[in-house]
Amino acid sequence: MDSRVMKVKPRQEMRRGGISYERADKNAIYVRSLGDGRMKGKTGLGDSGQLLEWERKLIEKLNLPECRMRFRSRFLSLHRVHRRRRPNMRLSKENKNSVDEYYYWPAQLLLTHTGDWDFNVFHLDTLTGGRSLLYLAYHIFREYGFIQRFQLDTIKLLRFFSSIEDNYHDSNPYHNIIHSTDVTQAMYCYLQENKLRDSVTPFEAMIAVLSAMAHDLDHPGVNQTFLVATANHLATLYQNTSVLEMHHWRYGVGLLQECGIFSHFSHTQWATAIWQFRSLILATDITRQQEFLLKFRRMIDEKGFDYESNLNSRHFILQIALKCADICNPCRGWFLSEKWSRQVCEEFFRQGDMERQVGVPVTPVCDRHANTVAKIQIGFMEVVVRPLFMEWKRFLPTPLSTKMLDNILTNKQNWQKISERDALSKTATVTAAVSMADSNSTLSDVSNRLAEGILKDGNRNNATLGQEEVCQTDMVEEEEEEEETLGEKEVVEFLEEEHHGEEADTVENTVNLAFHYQTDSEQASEMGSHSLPPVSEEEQLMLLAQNSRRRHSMPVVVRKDLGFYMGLRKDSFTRSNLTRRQSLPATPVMPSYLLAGTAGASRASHRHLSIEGLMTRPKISNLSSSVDTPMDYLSFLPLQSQTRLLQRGSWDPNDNDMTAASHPYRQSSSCMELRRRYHILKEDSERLKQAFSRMVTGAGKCHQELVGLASSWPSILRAGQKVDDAELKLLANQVGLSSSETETGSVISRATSNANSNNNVPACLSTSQAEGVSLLSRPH
Ligand SMILES: Nc1ncnc2c1ncn2[C@@H]1O[C@@H]2COP(=O)(O)O[C@H]2[C@H]1O
Ligand SMILES: [Zn+2]
Repeated sequence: MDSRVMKVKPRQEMRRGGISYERADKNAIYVRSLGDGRMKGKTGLGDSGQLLEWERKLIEKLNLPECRMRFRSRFLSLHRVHRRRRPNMRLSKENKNSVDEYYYWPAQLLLTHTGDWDFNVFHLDTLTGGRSLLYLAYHIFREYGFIQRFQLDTIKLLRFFSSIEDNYHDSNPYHNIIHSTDVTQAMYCYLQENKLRDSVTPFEAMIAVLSAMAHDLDHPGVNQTFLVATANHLATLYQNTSVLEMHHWRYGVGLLQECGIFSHFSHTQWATAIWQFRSLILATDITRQQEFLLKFRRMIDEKGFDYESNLNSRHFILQIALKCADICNPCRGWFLSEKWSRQVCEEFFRQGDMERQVGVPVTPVCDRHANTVAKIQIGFMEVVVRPLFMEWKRFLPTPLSTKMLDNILTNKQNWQKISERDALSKTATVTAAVSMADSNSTLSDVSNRLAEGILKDGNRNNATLGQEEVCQTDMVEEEEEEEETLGEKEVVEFLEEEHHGEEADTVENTVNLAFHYQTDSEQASEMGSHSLPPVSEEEQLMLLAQNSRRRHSMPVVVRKDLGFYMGLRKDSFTRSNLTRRQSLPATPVMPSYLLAGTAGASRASHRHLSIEGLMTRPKISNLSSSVDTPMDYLSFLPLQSQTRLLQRGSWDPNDNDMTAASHPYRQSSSCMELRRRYHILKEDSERLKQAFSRMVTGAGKCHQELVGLASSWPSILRAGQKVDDAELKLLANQVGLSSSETETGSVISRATSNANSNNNVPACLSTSQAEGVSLLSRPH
């Protein structure tokens, strides 16, 4: 058995709901192996906390490489019903091609501006038919040369990007794929700043980009407070602590494993990558804002902290960079910023509506009847965003930092104007109602109408206040509520901050920033693959044990005004210090059929799966759809053209709009270059084969395309209906397979073992995982 499983300290709690999570490593297995079903109560754990024999065997089996590929299901944040595929995925072939071809060049042109702060991510989304992240990420990876440097398999990489895209929820107004692209683009801009460019290693830069991409994976569109209040299985699994962020990073690691982009990494490289990935994503927990801000401030004050040669300091800077990227939308130009603001508030308000619907207290910032977008934005900028970006500018006094701060100021002024306008129009409505009533209605009508208006707009009167007044009002409201509960014993701790002088408002919470992995390289090499290493949070646990306080849905102490803009509820403050929310309903609340009725109950019970069930009925992965989709729509251009030619496609560059002299993108040099390549390749199949051969054996600039090209052969060949045996033989020979293995497509598919020993195969041509068939593999 994997002895790492036994090394990890048992957790204190035994069970939460239907999931046992006595050990973090076991969680990892559950997260990896569970689908959107919950475990049955019978998980196979003995009372002693030891694994039972049958479970031990199953876990061993799960760790076998051949089994691992079968377990692609994931533990989703919310019921799958809330996920929706992007409509563009269902475009007809013709549409898809036209989107590819017509918008490809504008998209490429836009991508050449990836380093600009005014980069319009919404345009990229439109031009790429909803695939902004894939395009942007691929562009960045090429730009940095990560593919060659880290010997990445392009097909695996594209599959990884694609599956990241698939696992953001389009139904979220804010936490969707465009947000991920936006954060990734911002991260890229920060990485381009001189100080970072000169100090951050390529490996760190790559992990930083991947973390930005994955930082909100499978975000359910509600915040942690909601998940805790509704006893969501994730809140239970992660013990109400950084629930979403824990889910995001583990989900991301699951995808990394499934797609195998780092499968050739040494164990140390893999462990380092995962450590950084985890730590960066966990840092995006907005409730830890104050903790990071204070530390950042201290480090800058110390002057000359050594981020250039000190890995930890550099890592901390990357954490801050990702945090900045995550909340940078108010620092964008007004056009973009306003859009983000409205979308994030819409998501908050939807959460508030759901809270009302399921009968839990409405989170203040999510109450659409008590807030306006303008009010939330003004507060968020002032209380959360500006302090962080001021420090960022102290650390990096560059034109970009100045621009971001200037934008905050302008945007805030705009929101203030909107706020005033809203207030004026509301007053006008009330006046109109009164005058209309004066002329037409009875006295009772007037009072009814006024009451309606006031009730409807309720606390929006705050919108007429200036920013300081708004904050003061919030503070006063909070204090009033605290007064009501002051007598309760449990509130005392929370209010201790009152006695801590200046620090009182900004007490650091007790969470240790240091995480580490227990890794055992010998074991890993024995297993011959990377499994998700068990997480060791011993330090954190010990620390928490010492203080006899746990960090629940939020840090022990949070600045009160920060709490509001982070979407925390006041009731959570008091309770979380002392108790877990064990008494709340254990059923996920979202799907209405789960809320009531026997039909719902019976459907829900079908979702419960035992480990044996998962072993015998592996679920189809979310990934499969994107893997099975023909690769051409990825706009991996050389591959696309090759595929079409192999399939005897009718693509003719002379018919294409792109070739018209008047076409605005015609003059683009990369366009010309690619068109030249098209012509060469299109002339005849013999030329194609020669070009193919040259590219495979040649060195340099073509390589990154070739990785994908060669490794996708099995699917190309299978899909190429008209490629005859002789051609197949020839093509296969040209990439180094012996002819005896190339009689038919199916024989080619089985040609793995001999291909392994072929030293002519360039190192960058690696294993294809297309439908589990290996054609070429990396020489060891
Ligand atoms: N413009 C904004 N207004 C209010 N809250 C925001 C805004 N932008 C980001 N946030 C919050 O800040 C959080 C940062 O982490 P998340 O992306 O998980 O979720 C984000 C939102 O909850
Ligand atoms: Zn985010």
